[in-house]
Amino acid sequence: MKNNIILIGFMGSGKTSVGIRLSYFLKQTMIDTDKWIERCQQMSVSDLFALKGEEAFRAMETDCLKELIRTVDQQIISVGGGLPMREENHGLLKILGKVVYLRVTPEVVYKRLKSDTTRPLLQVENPMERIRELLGVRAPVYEACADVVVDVSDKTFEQIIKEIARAVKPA
Ligand SMILES: Nc1ncnc2c1ncn2[C@@H]1O[C@H](COP(=O)(O)OP(=O)(O)O)[C@@H](O)[C@H]1O
Ligand SMILES: O=C(O)C1=C[C@@H](OP(=O)(O)O)[C@@H](O)[C@H](O)C1
Ligand SMILES: [Mg+2]
Repeated sequence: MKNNIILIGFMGSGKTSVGIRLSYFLKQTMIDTDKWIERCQQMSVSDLFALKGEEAFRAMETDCLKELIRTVDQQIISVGGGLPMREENHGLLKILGKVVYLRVTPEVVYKRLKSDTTRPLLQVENPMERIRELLGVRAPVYEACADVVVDVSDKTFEQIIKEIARAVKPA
């Protein structure tokens, strides 16, 4: 097993923004799988969904994990919210490092993302319904993949980062 910290969780749980702050706090480099894919493909996640389709994007996520296993250690890695839903990725996440699940309520997701246009899966008539539906299916999978669970709904970035740093510190 490698020694990275991997942040998983639903859209809007804060994986990307917590990852950036955690990387400053722990003085470790940070990689976001969405950003990595966007750079490789020279296209936004929204355009990838629209032009190549979700399945193609999911395959890119798995390729990205394999590449990170080959090339990365001692880093913070934030992943897209749907990445843990592919069973093939579970073993890859385990190899990559310690998996931290940022657990969030549907109400907080809605509040944070209601004006956001960059999450293709939430561009629907009733985003709250979609959030509840997706989170219902995904939450047990996130729990099963996680080494550490952090409730983030009513916490500041500082509280979350300190909690993660404490939880992943070697004994
Ligand atoms: N703990 C928090 N407190 C306040 N705002 C937050 C918190 N976590 C995330 N956010 C905000 O929610 C939005 C989504 O965060 P982001 O890091 O993109 O989530 P994810 O990568 O999990 O989809 C951003 O505007 C971010 O600033
Ligand atoms: O939950 C999902 O299926 C997705 C989450 C997004 O990342 P964030 O979780 O960082 O928003 C991005 O990968 C894509 O829009 C699909
Ligand atoms: Mg993100």
